[in-house]
Amino acid sequence: MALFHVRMDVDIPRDLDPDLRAETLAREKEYSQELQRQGKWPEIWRIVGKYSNISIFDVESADELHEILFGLPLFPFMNIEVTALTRHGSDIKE
Ligand SMILES: O=C(O)C[C@H]1C=CC(=O)O1
Repeated sequence: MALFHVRMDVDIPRDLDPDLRAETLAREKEYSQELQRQGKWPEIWRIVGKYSNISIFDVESADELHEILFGLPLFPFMNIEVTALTRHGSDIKE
């Protein structure tokens, strides 16, 4: 198991065809929600005032995360920042 904190900043060009925009957003939502149902994307939070999110991914490896992120329908329109996480030594959870 590997946990990652991921920030996604979305920047869709203003002149993108509206139908393509709507279709890409619908595919993105379905893709994201399927990964949430699988438990691989357990947290997704909107950053207030930005077209950005902070997410937690719970995956097998960095390779798996890379494949997931690369497969995002909005990937061509995103800047993505990944931080690998490990349990803090002072955490009282088992
Ligand atoms: O809206 C976003 O933050 C981008 C993206 C991530 C999941 C999703 O459904 O859309």
